[in-house]
Amino acid sequence: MRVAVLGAGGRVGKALVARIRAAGDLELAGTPGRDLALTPITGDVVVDFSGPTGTMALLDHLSGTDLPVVVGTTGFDPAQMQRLRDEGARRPLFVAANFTPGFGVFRKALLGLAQSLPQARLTLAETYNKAKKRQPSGTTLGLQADISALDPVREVEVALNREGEIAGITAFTLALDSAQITLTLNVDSRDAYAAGALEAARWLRGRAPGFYTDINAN
Ligand SMILES: NC(=O)C1=CN([C@@H]2O[C@H](COP(=O)(O)OP(=O)(O)OC[C@H]3O[C@@H](n4cnc5c(N)ncnc54)[C@H](O)[C@@H]3O)[C@@H](O)[C@H]2O)C=CC1
Ligand SMILES: O=C(O)C1=N[C@H](C(=O)O)C[C@H](O)C1
Repeated sequence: MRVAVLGAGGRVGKALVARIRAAGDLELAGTPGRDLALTPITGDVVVDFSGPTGTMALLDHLSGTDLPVVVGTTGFDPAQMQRLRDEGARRPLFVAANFTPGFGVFRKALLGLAQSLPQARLTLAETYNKAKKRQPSGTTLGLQADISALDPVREVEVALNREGEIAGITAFTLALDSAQITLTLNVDSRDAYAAGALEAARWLRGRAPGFYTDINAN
């Protein structure tokens, strides 16, 4: 399968390119830059880890095609998120704020704990490297929204931390009067995000147009 990468020069982009080059079943189809008109996009699927402006420009550039796209970029505003959902009518589009393998299981366990302990005070604490400026992360915002969808009046305290070279730690704590439960996702390196995004790319190829967010749910 031939994979084009938008954002190939970035932190996750470099991990993606290395993984594609090392994989027996994948070939790098191209690494388009900011001026998409300069680099025709070819391949079977595009994987995007650029930024919201880059993602929107990519979709503009691909209009009139049905090329599958995997979006790892986070930080979209509500209008941009709606654009992504609408784009699912035209092409297979896979969007996830956290591609770490195992993230779906973490999320499910977290929501299960929150539901099982309605009296617990909830905290989501994220820790990332200092280069990650945007905060809260798309991961934290998504988990907050998931908890709100279960119980609109439930409050979730959010704690933000930036230090060292940390690829991503998300710690969910349920505080009771005399005890706490903490569930932690600790991502070792950005290679985890690249691995999950390429798994999604393999899964997306040949799918009908749609807005996909979870390999296991669709
Ligand atoms: N879904 C997931 O699992 C993950 C998502 N992310 C998200 O992916 C995005 C990229 O993250 P990093 O690699 O850490 O960032 P980065 O800043 O290291 O890399 C971004 C790359 O995209 C390029 N770029 C930026 N704007 C562009 C545009 N308009 N057109 C074309 N290229 C453009 C930059 O030149 C750079 O090469 C962020 O939104 C981040 O939150 C990051 C890690 C995991
Ligand atoms: O920029 C990052 O590094 C990450 N961004 C995503 C997010 O905003 O949640 C995913 C992961 O948390 C790492």
